[in-house]
Amino acid sequence: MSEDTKDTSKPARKPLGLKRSVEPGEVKQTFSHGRTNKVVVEVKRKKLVGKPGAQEAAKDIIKETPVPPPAPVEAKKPAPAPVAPKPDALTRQEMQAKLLREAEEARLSANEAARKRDTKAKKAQTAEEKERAEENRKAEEEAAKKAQEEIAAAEKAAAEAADAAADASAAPEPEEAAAAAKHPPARKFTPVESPKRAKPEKAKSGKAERNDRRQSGKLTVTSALRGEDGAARARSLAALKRAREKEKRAQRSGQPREPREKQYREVIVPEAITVQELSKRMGEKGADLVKSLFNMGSMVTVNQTIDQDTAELLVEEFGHTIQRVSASDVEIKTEEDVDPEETLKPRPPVVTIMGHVDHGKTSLLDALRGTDVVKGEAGGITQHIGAYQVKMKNGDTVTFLDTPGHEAFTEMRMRGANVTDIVILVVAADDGLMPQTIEAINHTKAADVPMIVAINKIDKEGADPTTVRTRLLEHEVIVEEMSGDVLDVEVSALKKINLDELMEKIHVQAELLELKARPDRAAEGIVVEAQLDKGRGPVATVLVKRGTLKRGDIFVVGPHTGKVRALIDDKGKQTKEAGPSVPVEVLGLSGVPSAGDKLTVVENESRAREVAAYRAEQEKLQRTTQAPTSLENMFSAAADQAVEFPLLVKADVQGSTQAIVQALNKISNDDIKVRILHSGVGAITESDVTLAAASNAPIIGFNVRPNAKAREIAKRDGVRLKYFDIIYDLTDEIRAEMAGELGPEKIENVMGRAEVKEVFKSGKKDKAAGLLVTEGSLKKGLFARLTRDDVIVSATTIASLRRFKDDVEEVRAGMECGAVLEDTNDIQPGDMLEVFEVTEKERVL
Ligand SMILES: Nc1nc2c(ncn2[C@@H]2O[C@H](COP(=O)(O)OP(=O)(O)OP(=O)(O)O)[C@@H](O)[C@H]2O)c(=O)[nH]1
Repeated sequence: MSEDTKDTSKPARKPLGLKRSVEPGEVKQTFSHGRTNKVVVEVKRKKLVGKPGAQEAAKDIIKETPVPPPAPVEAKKPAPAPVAPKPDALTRQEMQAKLLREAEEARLSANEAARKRDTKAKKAQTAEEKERAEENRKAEEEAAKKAQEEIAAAEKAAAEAADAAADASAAPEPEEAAAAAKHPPARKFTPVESPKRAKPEKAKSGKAERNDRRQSGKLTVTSALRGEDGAARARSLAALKRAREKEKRAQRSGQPREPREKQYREVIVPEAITVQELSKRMGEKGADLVKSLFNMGSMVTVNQTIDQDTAELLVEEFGHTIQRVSASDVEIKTEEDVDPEETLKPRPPVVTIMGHVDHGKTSLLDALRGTDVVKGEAGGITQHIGAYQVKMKNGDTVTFLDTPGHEAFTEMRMRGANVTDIVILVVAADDGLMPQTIEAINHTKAADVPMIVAINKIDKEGADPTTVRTRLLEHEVIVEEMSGDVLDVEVSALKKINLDELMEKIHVQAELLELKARPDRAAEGIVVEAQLDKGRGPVATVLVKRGTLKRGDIFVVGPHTGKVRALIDDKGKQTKEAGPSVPVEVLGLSGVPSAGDKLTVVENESRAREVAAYRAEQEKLQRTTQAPTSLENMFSAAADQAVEFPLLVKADVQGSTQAIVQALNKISNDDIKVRILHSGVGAITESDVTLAAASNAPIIGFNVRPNAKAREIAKRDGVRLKYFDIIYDLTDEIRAEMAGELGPEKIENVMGRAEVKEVFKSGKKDKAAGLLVTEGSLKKGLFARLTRDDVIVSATTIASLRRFKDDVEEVRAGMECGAVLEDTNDIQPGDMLEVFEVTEKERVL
């Protein structure tokens, strides 16, 4: 209460609050709707009736406001007090008394609330302290126990050491040893370890000690839990941090660390490389390379591919040396990588079924697959993956390729994908040898693959296997029965007759071939089929040729890369790996490869990318059929790229078609190439004309004419039809036409040479070259080539020639002149200028 009285008297003259809303000597009046009014109060000691009280009340209100909740509610009440300041003295007194009372009440309740809060906080603190003390005690007990254990262990160790020592005097006292052994782990980390170890005893001495330890932060608990090492480690970490901070600060304050010595490398650069890959190999930033390229005048991004020459400029600019690698260095050389004989293991044969339409290829394959002993076990529905494995009764496995025809077979073979070991030639016994049968025979012979003749449909009436055998002789296929070495078997795919015998023959043939491959190496395979699956992305059926393809393997396939995400066998089951002759569906490709593409597992992704990029580049080159740039014809746009001369050839017989195609290909040179869109036997049809029209190509008819419809379309679309009956006439005319297509030949005659002595400004933007003519003469308007260190900087023309401020037409050798070059300002002293005129000559192919 005494405090309260002090309070009331004290603040009477003290200005309170942050913002002074009421000046001393003023009373704030508050009306309804938030209106206020300030009234200046005259301060007279004598008539000190209501004003000081009012002031005091106002000050009390301000004073109480910061006190949380209850106070403001209470304190607000007095506010209306001065609302009706009546001149009546009695009312004022009452008012003052009321104000004082209310203000006091508000203060009291605020004090009470504060007191309550205090006691609560104190209680919480004591509880916490108790808890912590308890924790510390436990930790200390544990530490003490641990220390005792350690002492015991140390004593034991010391005793043992003492025993082992031959010289008793040299040996330390057991007690000393114990003491020493007690410390080692701690010494390893901190020298202040021992006094702390003594703490368990001291700890019992008093609460003060415990408090000390508690005040040292988490040290007590952590050290009790982790031993002394924890504390030591914490300290060393902090030290480390400080050191780092210091280092950073030093760096920031402009004391750079010793600049790391730049490493100069020998950078291996293939014919095409992305800027990013090059930057990696150079150990430089990609952005720096881009910047440098920009300065050289070429705008490329890091993902773009640059050629070897550009790469060389970059490599040298950064001070490295280049090691150019040719295409063959980048490509994977599977041929050279021969597996040693002792590593080879027998592998199943890969069989392809070929034959004429409807002779029963599909039926036979299905029937053979029906003999698969594993089929039932797997229980899965056979997937169409383009290749299947059939397990024979004798335990042998045979891989069947479901090739779509002999063209595909040959195409794959031409691409070096000779996957087939044995061909089964299906001939229907009732139909005999048909055109496609003969084609299949020729393709098989060309591939030098052994053949087994399956004379099918022997169940059919009119089946005549003997005629088939005899007819085969015409095509130099001599079957066993005709005393030859070609295996043959009469079968019925429909009735499942002699299928076992066929399988047996496959087995015999395979044994003869002694098919082997090394399974324990990085896999190599051939794409048999590939497509873009909606849900699974690019999927390829790969027939493993050697090695074992595993999940997670990184590979390159044609121009694509990949990482084996999943392998699915022909039964639709996920498998972890696939060995030689096993067909599997491979998931995880970056794109869809073509049938016949080789899949090769490589050591890492960058190698895969490199090979894939190289192959993609090669493909692009093939597509664009770029001719080698000829310097002589550099002004001829036609010389930059070989002109294609598309043609369509139709002839009466196959032999003529081939002869014509060969003759036309011979006319091709670096400048112009014949491109045969299509060649075939028979009349010129509508589809021929449509194809020719699409490519704006003429059609050559050799002893053939178009049908009526074709003629009509040709007339409508303006397709040229050319008829011949002598090949020489044909080639002569085509040659002349191709020459016309190329336009006249352009020949350069060098007229003079000059050296750039100095460079000066000409006009606002242009530069002029101060030249000394060294050879021949320079003429205005002539073509000119500016070279710097024998590298062409620009190909231009002479825009103007001057001698002593006079425009001249010609400047001869030995004289100096100024020349402005058309469209170029890249001129430097020391550059050489070569001027020439271009004459045109009719071209002869
Ligand atoms: N009687 C009889 N019919 C057969 C036999 N094998 C196949 N066929 C029938 O011959 C027809 C053609 O058989 P496919 O297996 O489709 O012949 P394919 O050679 O695969 O035909 P393409 O795929 O069109 O080239 C079908 O109607 C079969 O049922 C057989 O051994 N005996």
